[in-house]
Amino acid sequence: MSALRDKVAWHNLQAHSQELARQHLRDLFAADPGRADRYRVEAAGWRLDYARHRITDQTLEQLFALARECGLEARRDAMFAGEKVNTTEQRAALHIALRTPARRVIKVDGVNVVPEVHAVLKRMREFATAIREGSWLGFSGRPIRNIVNIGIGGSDLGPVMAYEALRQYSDRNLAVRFVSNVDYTDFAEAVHDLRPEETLFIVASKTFTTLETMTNAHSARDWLMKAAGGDKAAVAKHFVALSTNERAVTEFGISTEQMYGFWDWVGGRYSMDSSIGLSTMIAIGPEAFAELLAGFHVMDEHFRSAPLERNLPAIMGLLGVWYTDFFGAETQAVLPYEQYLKRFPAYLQQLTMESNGKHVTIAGEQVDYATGPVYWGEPGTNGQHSFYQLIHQGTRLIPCDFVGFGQSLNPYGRHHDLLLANMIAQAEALAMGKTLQQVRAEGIDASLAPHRVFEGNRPSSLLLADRLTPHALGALVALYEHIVFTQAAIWDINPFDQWGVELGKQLALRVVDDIESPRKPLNHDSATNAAIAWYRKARRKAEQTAGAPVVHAQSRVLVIDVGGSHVKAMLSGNKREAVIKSSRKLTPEEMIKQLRPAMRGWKYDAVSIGYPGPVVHERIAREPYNLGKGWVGFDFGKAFGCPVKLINDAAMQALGSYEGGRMLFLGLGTGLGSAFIVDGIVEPMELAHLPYRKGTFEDYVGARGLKEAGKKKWQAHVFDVIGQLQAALEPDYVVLGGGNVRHLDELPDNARRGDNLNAFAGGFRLWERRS
Ligand SMILES: O=P(O)(O)OC[C@H]1O[C@H](O)[C@H](O)[C@@H](O)[C@@H]1O
Repeated sequence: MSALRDKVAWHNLQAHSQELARQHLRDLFAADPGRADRYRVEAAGWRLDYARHRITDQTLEQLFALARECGLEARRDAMFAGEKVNTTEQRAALHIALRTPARRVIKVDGVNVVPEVHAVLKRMREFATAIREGSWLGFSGRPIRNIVNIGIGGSDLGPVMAYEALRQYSDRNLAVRFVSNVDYTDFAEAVHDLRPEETLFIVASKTFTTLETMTNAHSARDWLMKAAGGDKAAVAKHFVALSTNERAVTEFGISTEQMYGFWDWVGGRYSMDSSIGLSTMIAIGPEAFAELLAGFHVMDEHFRSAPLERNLPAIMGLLGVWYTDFFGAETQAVLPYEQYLKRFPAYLQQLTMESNGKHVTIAGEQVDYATGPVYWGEPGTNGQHSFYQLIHQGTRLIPCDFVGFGQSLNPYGRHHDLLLANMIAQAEALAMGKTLQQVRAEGIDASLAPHRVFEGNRPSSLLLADRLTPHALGALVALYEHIVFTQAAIWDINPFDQWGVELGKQLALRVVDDIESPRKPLNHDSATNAAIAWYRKARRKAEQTAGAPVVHAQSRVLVIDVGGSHVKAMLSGNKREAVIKSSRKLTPEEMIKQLRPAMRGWKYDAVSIGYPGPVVHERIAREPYNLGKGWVGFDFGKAFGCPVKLINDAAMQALGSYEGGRMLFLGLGTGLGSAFIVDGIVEPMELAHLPYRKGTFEDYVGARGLKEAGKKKWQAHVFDVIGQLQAALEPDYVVLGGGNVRHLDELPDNARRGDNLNAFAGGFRLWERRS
C-alpha cells in the first residue's frame, strides 16, 4: 500500500466519504443555514463560494489534516524558497519569482534571481513601447502593425489565452495572431492578409528545438525573405526570440539583442508571465502587464501565507482530491461565464494535465490512487446547449468550476443579467435537482416523470470577481497553478516535469523518416506499418492528381512562351529552346503540331503556357491580337495529356524575375506588357492602354513609339512612364523585360533589366508554388 493510502487522514476520509455518499446537498443545506456564509473565502479580488460541495466541517477538517500529513505547507515553502522541487530535472520551479517585486530576494544556487527577472522585464517594456508607438520599423521603413507569436504548448496557450482574455485592454491597431500547429494551414491562415513589411514574428520556445515551432519559424523566415528580396538584414527587424537557449537562437539568425530570455526554473506551462508573455505585453501595454503580474503576486502571497483553512488554492485543490480519490470523479469542468475567457479551459488543460497526469510518485513508485483528473470546459452559456445534459442527468460525477464577473466589459441591455442568471441557476440546478415528487406535482405524466427527474447532489464552485481586469486574470491563473501544486503535494507526484510527451516526439521523427523515404522497409507493428503505407500512397496520389497545384520536385515541366513573332518552348533541366515562327493564322492546334518535331523526345509531367493576352482564373479571356483564332476555351490539358497552367506572358516573365517584395514588371516589346507582384501574389495588368499624352502608354513606349520617335525621345518617354507608374504603384523595384530593353542606354532609378530566359523560369516556378 502506498504511503498516501496509509495516512490517518486518508483512512478517515475514506470512512467519512461513505457516510457522505448517502447525503444529499439538499439535506446539508437544510440542516445548516450558515453553510453559504461559512463556505466562502476571498483572496486577491476573487471570491470562492464552495457551499455546493458534498462536504461538511468534518470533511474539511480531514482534508486539511491530510494536507498537513502530506507536508503541503513545507513543500510549498520549498518551492517558494527556490529549492529544486522538480526532482527529475533537478530544477527549481520558481514561476512565483517572475512576479515578485524587485526588492525581494529569491535565490537559486545562491544567486538572487529577482534582478535578472526585472532586467528582462525592462527590456521587454522598451521593446513593447517601441512597437506600440510605431517607432520600431520593418525593412521597408513602415511601422509594425502585426504580431505573430510562433510557439506551442506553454509557449502558445498562455499567450493566446491572455490575449483573448484581455482583448478589451489591447491596442486595436495591432493584429495579434498565434501560430502553433505544424499543420502549415495554421501559418498560412495567420499571415494570409498580413503584409510582411509590417509583421513581427515572436518565436517563443523555451528550448528553441521544438519541432513544430522551429518548422513554423523557418517558414515564417522564408515568407519574410521573399518579400524582403532575400535581404537577411530584415530578420533583425522582424524576428525576436523568447527562449532559454541562446545558442539555438543565434544559430537561427536572431541576435542576442533580439532575444528575451528566461530560465530553466520556469516550466513551459508556468511561463506566460515570463518573456513568453511578450505578445501579451505588446498587446495590452507594459502598465497593464504590470497589473497582470501584480494579480499573480497577490495570489502567490495568499497561497504562501494564508492558513490552509482560509487558503483559496488549497481549498480548491483539496476539493479536487476529495472527488478524484473518494468519489471516483474522473473529470473536472471549468465553465467561464465570460466570453473573453473562451481559451481559458484550453490553457488549463496543459497546466493541469501536463502537471498532474503522472502515475509514479516522486520516489518513482507506482501510485495506487487516482491522480490528475481530465480538465475540460467551454464558456457559458454555450455549454448549456450541448454537454450540460450529461452533467445534470448522466451517470458520472463531474465537479464544475463556474467563473463569473459582476460587471461586463461590454454592457448592453439585459445580456449580463441573463448570463449571470444562467450561471447561478446552473449551480442551483446541479446541487438541488428536482425530485420525482416535484415533477409529479407539476402534473407531468407518470411515464415521463422519470425522464424529468434531476438527481441533483452534483457539486460546483462559484469563482467570482468584480471585473475581468489584467489583475483579476493574473490572480486567476496563479490560483489554478497553486491548485495544481496542492494536489501534486497530496499525490506525492512531481507536477513540473512532462516525460509523457517524449515518446510520441521520438516516434514521430522515425515515422517522418519512413514517410519521406518511400522505399525504406517498414518495421513498426503491423498497424503502424499499415498507417504509414496508407499515407505513402495518399502522398503519391496527391502528387499525381491531375491539375494538382504542386508537382513533385523531380517532375519535368514544359514551358511555352507564346509571342507575336515566335513561340518558344523549354523543358525544365534542359537549356535547349524549341522555336517556331508565329503568324496571324496560328491556332493552338497548329502551334502544338509545329512544336512537336522540335520537341521530339521531350518528356514532361506538366505544362505552363505564357499567353499574350488576358488570362483570368487560369483561362484565356480574349483571342490574341497578332495570332489566329480558337485560343479561348481550347483544352490544352487534353492536347498535352497532362496538367496545364495558363498565365499571361508578362506575368510569367515577371514571376521568373521576382525576388520578393513589391515588384513592377514592364515588358518593352511590340506592345507594353505589365504585371505587378506583391508578396508573391501575381497581378497581371493592362497598363498599356491607359491614356498618355495624345495616345496611350503603348503608343509611346511600344515598338511603334520607338520607330516613330527615335531612340532618344523613346527613351525619355520610357523614363517618364516608369516614373509615373512608380509614383502611382510604389513598387520596391521595377524589372524591365522584352526585346527593346536593349535600346535603353541607362535605366531609371530602382529599375533593372530582366532576362528573357526568366519567362521560362516563371513557367517552372508556377509549378513550384502553392498559390
Ligand atoms: O517552449 P518549448 O520549448 O518550445 O516547448 C513547448 C512545449 O512542448 C513540450 O513538448 C512540452 O510538452 C510543453 O511543456 C512545452 O510547453
